[in-house]
Amino acid sequence: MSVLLELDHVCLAYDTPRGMRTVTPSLNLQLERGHIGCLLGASGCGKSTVLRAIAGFEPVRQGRILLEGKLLSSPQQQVEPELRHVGMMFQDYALFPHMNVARNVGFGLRRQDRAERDRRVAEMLEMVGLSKAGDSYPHELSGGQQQRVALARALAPSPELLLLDEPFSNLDADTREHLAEEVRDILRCTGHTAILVTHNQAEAFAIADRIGSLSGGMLQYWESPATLRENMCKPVAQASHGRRHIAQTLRL
Ligand SMILES: Nc1ncnc2c1ncn2[C@@H]1O[C@H](COP(=O)(O)OP(=O)(O)OP(=O)(O)O)[C@@H](O)[C@H]1O
Repeated sequence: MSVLLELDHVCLAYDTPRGMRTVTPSLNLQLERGHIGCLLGASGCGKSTVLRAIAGFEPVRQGRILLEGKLLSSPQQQVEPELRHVGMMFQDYALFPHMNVARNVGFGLRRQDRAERDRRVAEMLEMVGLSKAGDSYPHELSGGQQQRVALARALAPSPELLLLDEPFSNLDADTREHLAEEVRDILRCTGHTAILVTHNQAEAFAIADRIGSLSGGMLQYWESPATLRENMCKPVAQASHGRRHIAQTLRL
């Protein structure tokens, strides 16, 4: 499989009144095409900042972000967010309240002709099981349905990469579990590459091809669920040196 996304020694930081606050001094990450990667980590460790940098909303102080080998971000160059072919889905759905579902889903297709846009919107609504909801408004839908609309909207322009920032955390436990599985199946079926940020370890194991934990501005590991499970079952002392951290951080 080929690498779709690469973060190469990426430094992300915020300017604050008290000086620069570094979030990641030198982050490395590679995600293969068609894979779903999950970023875990304590609140405030920088997961959303990393997603925002990939989407083009935060500058890179050092290092590079590449998509399909093409430079998206470096200190010298910053491709505009709308030109990155990167879609985003957030925990608060971020739907436009004054637009009906069909217009929300078609929002990223404004430059396409009407017939093509309508066809794509219908296809996306069918994919998320909301074929009949095109004329409804977001406030008429449940949280899970609104998040399905948000997924349809994010995927409508066929992004190369989808970024999901805690998209299920506002939902009740049952809806959350079902929708997480549904989103995984849709992404597998469409072959999309995605990064999911979550606090929920079970969700990460259910969805991901690669799971990583961000701590101290570094990715502590970036492994398949199978490898992580294997390490969790071993006594910490028996885990290979480089993988001891996995066993220690994931042991419940
Ligand atoms: N605009 C900003 N200016 C200054 N500091 C910021 C800004 N945005 C975020 N931070 C700080 O950067 C750090 C990383 O924030 P970020 O939101 O990326 O963390 P996170 O891991 O996504 O947290 P959570 O899981 O709670 O959403 C935090 O310490 C936060 O306070």
